Amino acid sequence: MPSSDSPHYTLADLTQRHEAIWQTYIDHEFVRRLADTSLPESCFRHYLQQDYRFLIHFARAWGLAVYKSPDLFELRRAFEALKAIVDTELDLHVGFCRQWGISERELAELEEERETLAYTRFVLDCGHRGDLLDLHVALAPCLIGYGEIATRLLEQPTTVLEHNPYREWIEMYAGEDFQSAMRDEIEWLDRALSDVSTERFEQLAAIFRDATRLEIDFWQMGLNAVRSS
Ligand SMILES: Cc1ncc(C[n+]2csc(CCO)c2C)c(N)n1
Repeated sequence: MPSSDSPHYTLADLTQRHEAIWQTYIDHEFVRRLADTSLPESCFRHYLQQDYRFLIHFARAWGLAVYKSPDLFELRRAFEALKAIVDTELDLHVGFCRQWGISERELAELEEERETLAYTRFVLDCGHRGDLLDLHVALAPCLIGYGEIATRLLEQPTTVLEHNPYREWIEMYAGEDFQSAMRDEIEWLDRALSDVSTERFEQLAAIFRDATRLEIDFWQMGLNAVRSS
């Protein structure tokens, strides 16, 4: 635990500050059922559809990070993240959805669920009201959580990989491209958090907690869709 004189916070302090909520997100029933293959496919399909909308707003959030960047180093970093989503990740997602029988037209026309709306607009609001660090902290549960979830799923013996329809999804987030992006982000956050005051840390921890709660709601939205698609 950081001392009050020179706290020198890190990302680990953020996850530990709201440990129970973090664990609920990382070990959500949706995740456990992806791993043991008992997740109904309709739930995953609904999740993928809403995740398309999520990724579009996520790209907008990196666009906002471009705008909020105070120097060329940060500007380049945010711009590269925006480019990666727009040029690569959204295409990959559309291709992945196609494999699951969801057409691009369907994706373009689908109605946004309240959980998607709440989460994505919350992130954008944090960025609008605050500075680049507020925005990165709002994005952190998404970036850091999925990396942690996927590596845990691959490590734990209860995960079924053979004939698991969700295997490609697990392996994508456990893969080197994604994991190295996650490590970069942890490094960025550790550096930025190292000199914040205790009061500022508490503000950031509240953002992190709320974004994590909205990730939990996003999983739950997928689970609730058991009969809807
Ligand atoms: C609800 C939801 N939360 C997190 C992710 C994971 N994710 C989406 S974009 C991105 C970073 C890549 O630049 C990551 C980790 C997701 N797909 N859906």
